[in-house]
Amino acid sequence: MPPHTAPEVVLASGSPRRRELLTSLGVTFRVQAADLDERSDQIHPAEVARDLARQKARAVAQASPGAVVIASDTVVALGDVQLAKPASTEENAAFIAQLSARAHHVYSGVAVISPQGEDAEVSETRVVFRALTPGEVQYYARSGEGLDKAGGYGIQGLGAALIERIEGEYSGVVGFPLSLVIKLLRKHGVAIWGEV
Ligand SMILES: Cc1cn([C@H]2C[C@H](O)[C@@H](COP(=O)(O)OP(=O)(O)OP(=O)(O)O)O2)c(=O)[nH]c1=O
Repeated sequence: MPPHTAPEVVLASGSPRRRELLTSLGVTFRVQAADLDERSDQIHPAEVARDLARQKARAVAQASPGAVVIASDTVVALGDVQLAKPASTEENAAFIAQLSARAHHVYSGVAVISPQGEDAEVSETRVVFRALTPGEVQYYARSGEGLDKAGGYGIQGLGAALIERIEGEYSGVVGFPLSLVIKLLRKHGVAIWGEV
């Protein structure tokens, strides 16, 4: 058998969390963030996450023929409302106040494109916030941690203190669901921890 030649892997994301998580899988890759206006014709948050992940992967794959391109998108849904990244500390406080004492869902889409074709799947995690005091809401919003994050919080930081419980994959809330990332990268011939 000829030796396995590792395909070039491109992470189509500017997110430092996604970079760290992909590095933890032992994958060598380069980063090329997709430059696109995040808009989807889809309605359901799971389909929005899948569609935007696919759009990001396609945008970068065009410029990287032969590579394995991976992209992701995270949508936070509270009932029918999708909470994007807050535009200000005030909006972040409003998001956190809305999430308090309730359950919401985090959908993270993962898309992989390679010469083999295209795949896109979505992970869903249910997150329940504890009942927060007005002081806690303000303290968290002023920390600034939630400003670059969908839903206005980061489970991997101070945001862990806002949460009572989660059902589903933790890494999906962080924005890079590892079970899907591993499955799809292996399907496209990328070794994870040295194994294809
Ligand atoms: C809910 C939650 C979101 N997030 C982050 C994950 C994503 O980076 C971000 C959602 O925005 P995305 O649009 O999914 O990603 P991004 O703009 O940060 O990066 P890129 O499009 O270049 O890949 O929110 C956390 O880090 N922790 C959390 O607990």
